[in-house]
Amino acid sequence: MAFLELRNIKKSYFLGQQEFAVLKGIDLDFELGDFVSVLGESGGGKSTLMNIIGGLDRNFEGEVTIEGRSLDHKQEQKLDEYRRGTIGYIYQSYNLISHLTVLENVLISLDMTALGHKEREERAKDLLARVGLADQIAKHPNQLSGGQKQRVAIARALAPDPQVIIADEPTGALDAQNTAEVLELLQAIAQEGKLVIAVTHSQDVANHGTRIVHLADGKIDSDERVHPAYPVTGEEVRLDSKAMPLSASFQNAWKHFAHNFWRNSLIMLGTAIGLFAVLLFSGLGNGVNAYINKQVSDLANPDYPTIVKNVSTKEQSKGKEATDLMQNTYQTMMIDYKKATLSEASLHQIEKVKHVKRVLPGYTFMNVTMAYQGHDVQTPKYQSWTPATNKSIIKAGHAPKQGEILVDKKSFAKEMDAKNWQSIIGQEVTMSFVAYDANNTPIPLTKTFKVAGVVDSVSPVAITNLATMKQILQDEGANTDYTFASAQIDQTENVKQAVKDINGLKDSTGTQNVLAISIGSMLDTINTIVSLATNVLAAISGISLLVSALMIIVTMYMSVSERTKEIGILRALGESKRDIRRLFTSESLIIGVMSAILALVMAYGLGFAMNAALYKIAKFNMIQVSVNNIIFTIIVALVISFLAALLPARRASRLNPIDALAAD
Ligand SMILES: Nc1ncnc2c1ncn2[C@@H]1O[C@H](COP(=O)(O)OP(=O)(O)OP(=O)(O)O)[C@@H](O)[C@H]1O
Repeated sequence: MAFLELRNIKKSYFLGQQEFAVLKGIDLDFELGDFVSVLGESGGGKSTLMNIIGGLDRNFEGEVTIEGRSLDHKQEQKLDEYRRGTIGYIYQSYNLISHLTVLENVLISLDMTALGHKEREERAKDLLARVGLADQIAKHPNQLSGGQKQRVAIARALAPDPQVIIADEPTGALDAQNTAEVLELLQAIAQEGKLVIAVTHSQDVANHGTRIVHLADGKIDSDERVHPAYPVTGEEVRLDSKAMPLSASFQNAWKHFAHNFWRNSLIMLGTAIGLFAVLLFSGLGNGVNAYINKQVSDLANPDYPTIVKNVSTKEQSKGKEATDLMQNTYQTMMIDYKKATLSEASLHQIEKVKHVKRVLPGYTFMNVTMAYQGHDVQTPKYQSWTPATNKSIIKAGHAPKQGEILVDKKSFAKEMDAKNWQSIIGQEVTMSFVAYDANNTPIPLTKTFKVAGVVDSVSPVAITNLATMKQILQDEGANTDYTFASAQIDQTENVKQAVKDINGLKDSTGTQNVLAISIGSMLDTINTIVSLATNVLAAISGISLLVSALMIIVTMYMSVSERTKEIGILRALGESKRDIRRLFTSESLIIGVMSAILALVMAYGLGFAMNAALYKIAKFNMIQVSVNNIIFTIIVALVISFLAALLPARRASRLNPIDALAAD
């Protein structure tokens, strides 16, 4: 049993229906330690035979046996293993990878060995030293002479320690001096106990070998031994080969990405602009939402729904929201005060509703005149301080104690002293408003309070504490029934249900008794609208992502065309279809991740500038990019770049290695 056996190998090419038989039944045995030259006329089928021996061609008849095991050409994976473990290729046109350095060109075939990182580098350097290129390892192939290139190719072929070296016209493009050097190297390889099979046109070259096989008319017409085969000890420890790890695919993709950085940077910029727009709009949506929430929550605590009397009839109330009916209550308050107040019974009823911890009643009076040092200012609302009022509306001073008042910043304090508006604190202001007695007869009231502080709220308001207000009403014989109440709810998540239950309370006639609204429910509506608007904007900017995806697809297709030969080389080295696919998807993913990083930098940069500008106006960071936005952006970038690479990567992986190698 020979080391490598060819049995009845037949191969035809077809042009339409027409068959061109190239190999018509080849039977050959090869042994290790031989340097076999294959001679024959041009077009005689030498390269075709080498592709079959090398496991690149699967489409032939006959059998190839290696160490007694038949090579199943139907099993692609087995062929990949065979190429990376057993075969090393040397070509007439060198077939080096142009964007890689000399060292990297050798390292690439070591990616599929069991060696560690350091050992691989050492082995590559040793081999390059052996072929006389120790001082050229950092150069790129285009910086080498033909002879040097071929020596790199020899080092690369030897790197994974294959048993068979196939050299297809290795000296065809070399001068006499380089030819002699390359032949010496091939001889040395055979002497080490490997099998060298070299295709050549030159008898001189053939004479350097140990055996000459001549091919004519698709058959072997002579097989001559010119030198005894070199002895094979069989004691050498061979390098184990393994499938290409994912990390190696990533590293190789990274090298190509870095090599084409400027072209890639344009694609990244395009993709990043789309991602950036999505990020910015999402951040703006967050900011606007947070701004509105803050503004609204500043008015009232969302855990305290506001409750007023329902003055509408049973029919009017039917199917209406509390917010729609509230207006009616406020209007009634001015013409029939008594009708619009909350009775003790109603307050008890509310107190019993599930999740209500306590009920905090209060007063509201409309159309108040405030006088200070001879100035009169109309304030639309005068109300009592309740725990539901958010303390953050107090911009200076403190919450009102007995006999104290909070005045409005814009409509009052600044009117009195624009620059030094805090100076009003501690001063006395006089309030005039109208209360009502038990018969709804108006009682005009004028009271003087000490200013405890200044509030800044959306609508102008003056606030005293509840006890002060009640005392005034009592002293003047006015109706002391409350006009509104705030219900404290045990937990924020129960607010909605409690509001619903309070609105479900009925009076003795079966009419809805009170109207409850929570700031939370108003916020829900506003937030939904803002989210909708920002999502629409983000989706529109997402269209540019589609364009980015198309750009990546086009670039990847171009890249596949440009790298066809490289794909052939990598396949010949033993890379599988999956490895080739990974090479392209990895590069696209790198572009995606880089784009996302660039988009984040842009969003943060511009967001920062916009926030700085808007802060002057709104006193708020309007662009708030959240961690979720960032994660979403990175995921979108990865998905887009991955999907965009799928088709080009598939095309690359499906290229026939022989056709790919023949590409210009
Ligand atoms: N893909 C192909 N489709 C059709 N015919 C092909 C194909 N590849 C090779 N051939 C034909 O097969 C024959 C053998 O080609 P091959 O390259 O094996 O010859 P060769 O002996 O290596 O020639 P040379 O010494 O000139 O390199 C040639 O006639 C060639 O035209």
